[in-house]
Amino acid sequence: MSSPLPLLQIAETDESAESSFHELNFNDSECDGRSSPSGPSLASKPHKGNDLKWEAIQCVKRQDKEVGLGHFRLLKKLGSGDIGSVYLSELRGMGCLFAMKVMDKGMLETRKKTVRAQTEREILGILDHPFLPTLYSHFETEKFSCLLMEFCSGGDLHTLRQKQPGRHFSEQAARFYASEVLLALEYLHMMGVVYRDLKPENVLVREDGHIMLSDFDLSLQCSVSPTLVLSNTNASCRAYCIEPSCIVGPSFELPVCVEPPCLQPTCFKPGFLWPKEPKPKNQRARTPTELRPQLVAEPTSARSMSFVGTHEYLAPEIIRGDGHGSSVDWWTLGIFLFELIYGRTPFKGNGNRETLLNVVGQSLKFPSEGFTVSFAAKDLMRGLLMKDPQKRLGFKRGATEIKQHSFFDNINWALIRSMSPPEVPSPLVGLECPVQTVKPSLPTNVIGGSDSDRSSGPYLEFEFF
Ligand SMILES: Nc1ncnc2c1ncn2[C@@H]1O[C@H](COP(=O)(O)OP(=O)(O)OP(=O)(O)O)[C@@H](O)[C@H]1O
Repeated sequence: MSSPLPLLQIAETDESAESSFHELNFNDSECDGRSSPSGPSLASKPHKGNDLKWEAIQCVKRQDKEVGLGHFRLLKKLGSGDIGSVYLSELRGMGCLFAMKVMDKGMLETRKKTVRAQTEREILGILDHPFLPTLYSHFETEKFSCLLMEFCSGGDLHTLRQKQPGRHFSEQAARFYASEVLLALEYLHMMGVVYRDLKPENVLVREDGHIMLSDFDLSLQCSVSPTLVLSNTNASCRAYCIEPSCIVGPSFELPVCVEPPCLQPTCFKPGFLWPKEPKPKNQRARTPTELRPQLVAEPTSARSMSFVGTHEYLAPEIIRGDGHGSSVDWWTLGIFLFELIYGRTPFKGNGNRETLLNVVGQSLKFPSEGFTVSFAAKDLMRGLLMKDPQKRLGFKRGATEIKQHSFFDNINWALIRSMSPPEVPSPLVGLECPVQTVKPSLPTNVIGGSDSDRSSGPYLEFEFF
């Protein structure tokens, strides 16, 4: 890279800065969450009522009006993605840990990623689910846009899989992770979000061993308007669906490194919108006893023409450019389950072009040796990996249909948070501080989050991207 790398300066042990704003303390009457338990921000995330980290951030907001970079110590770089880097951060004076995604606004602008960053922020802002990240705060400095999220200490499922015997999970462990991912996807669909980027790398493990889906910059947001329809295909299992009212796509960019010219042109024939699922004709004529309604509040017919995702996980309809909807998430769930159980994805070829051609044209095969996998697991993968999205499990009735598959027979969906996870990460002991370059410099007054302000104290300075 020829352009100079932007530098972010962070305080190492910045006592002066720390003393220049209030010590955060729940005993402080202003910061006593119990005295104002239902502020407007709490109301938007009702499940955060007992979350001390949420309360600590509300406390900062009440005291200092807004949250800024100066309220945190950045302890460690957790990783970098396409649009930013994520740091383990500590809320000063409170000891609460967060994951802070820091994006260089100039870079976002130059690389035309501003819309992606905005999509991610908007989606994170509406989430309130145990298997999805909580956005504690968003703030901007002169140079950076920062998202403050929950920190997952257990790493990601890709890394965890590599540590398993044979580099694959047992079927039981795979069932646990697939169940939690399924619930997260169901919630996202109900919120009008098609995730589109499921892969083990994006499934993080919380400190209690349960999962958290991360990375929403490739997701599609669409509006879900409650329209009751009755699925007619399975007489014993009819469903009411709430369908989205319109089709929305964030952009038509190609976020993965797929060059359409390097593929056979026929794979990219012009897309078209699928016809809407016909509504049942004689709905009124049915007697109430015939109906076993299940609420499926998912955007089952939202369509986007964007070409997004990771090659081995791309659904055939995305590769063909046919337009795609929430069923792409059921395809990726099938690939995800396959990878957890067999330690590899089913359509991987020699290079991206071959992988994409395999996804579209090669039939699904299960490894014949070295694995003992149940019929139910294979049957579920077959159902999810139907190349025709309309025949795919979940197309008609969303997650409900998948949850009823025999692979999940032993799952108590309502009590899934009480299930014992296959692995619980060991508690964090003494965080080493592997921030790259230690370089004492002029002090920075980081309060308010200005990148250029200065105060006193030793600093760590490190390359940002
Ligand atoms: N909440 C979190 N807790 C712990 N680690 C996280 C958290 N969020 C992200 N990470 C780590 O930071 C890395 C970068 O995450 P980020 O979401 O920015 O990018 P990404 O997943 O690589 O995807 P993309 O390139 O699409 O942005 C991840 O690979 C993950 O290891």
